[in-house]
Amino acid sequence: MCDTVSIAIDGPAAAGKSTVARKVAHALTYIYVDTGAMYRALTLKTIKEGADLSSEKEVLEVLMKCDIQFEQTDEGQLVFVNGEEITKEIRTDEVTRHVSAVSSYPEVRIEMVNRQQKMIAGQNVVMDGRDIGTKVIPEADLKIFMIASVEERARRRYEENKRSGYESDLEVLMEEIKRRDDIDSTRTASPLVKAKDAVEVDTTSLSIDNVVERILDLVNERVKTR
Ligand SMILES: Nc1ncnc2c1ncn2[C@@H]1O[C@H](COP(=O)(O)OP(=O)(O)OP(=O)(O)O)[C@@H](O)[C@H]1O
Ligand SMILES: Nc1ccn([C@@H]2O[C@H](COP(=O)(O)O)[C@@H](O)[C@H]2O)c(=O)n1
Repeated sequence: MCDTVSIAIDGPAAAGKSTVARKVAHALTYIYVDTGAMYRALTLKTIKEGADLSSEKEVLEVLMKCDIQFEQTDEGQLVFVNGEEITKEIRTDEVTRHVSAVSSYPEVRIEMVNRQQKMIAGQNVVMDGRDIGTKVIPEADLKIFMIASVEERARRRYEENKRSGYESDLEVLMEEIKRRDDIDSTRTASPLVKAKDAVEVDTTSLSIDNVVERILDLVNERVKTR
């Protein structure tokens, strides 16, 4: 019998997965793993090395040379590739534009899923992404499929950018979110889908704290903490 607890949070772009996952992990003193950051790190590294983003072989070669690590700090999670800190760089528009194509490559996904499973072995974890409940932890104790209307998700990103001192266009953000969701949910290799046993949480009209509370209630109701 497995004696650790795992909570899988999947859903479309900007639904609030990472914000909520981090808080839930903190409340439960579990580790938190942001798998999107791993695909972003690979995309950044591929761009920096001048490798061909449209070649699965070249992207995979880059991945095999990348050691991706996380470090939890009071200010949030830091992301490193081969010892270099790239936390902010992986959030640029250029990386966001290319990440869904990079993460659609089947061989890349096999390697990433393998690394993610090793990373969480023997640990209580909250993990977020697109295929956590379906591929990475199909046996997860609790699976959440987090959604929100595309208008609300774009509005949240717009506000987030504004807080960071960066003006953006709401319509452009909405189109970018739709494009990424479309690629992520129509790719052949582990597309974004709701796992059969996942609980859908629509966050459109919920505050961050409301969503965290809802998930902690679900943990209390459904997960036998060991
Ligand atoms: N329930 C909520 N109410 C209001 N704002 C929220 C809510 N949840 C998240 N946010 C805000 O929405 C933005 C997007 O959230 P977050 O980055 O957690 O989404 P995500 O699903 O992890 O996105 P991605 O998959 O693109 O990384 C952030 O600015 C966050 O603070
Ligand atoms: N498990 C995952 C996680 C992410 N992706 C891909 O990465 C992109 C960026 O993810 P964010 O959560 O940081 O927005 C995402 O759009 C997917 O293309 C994935 O495939 N599987």
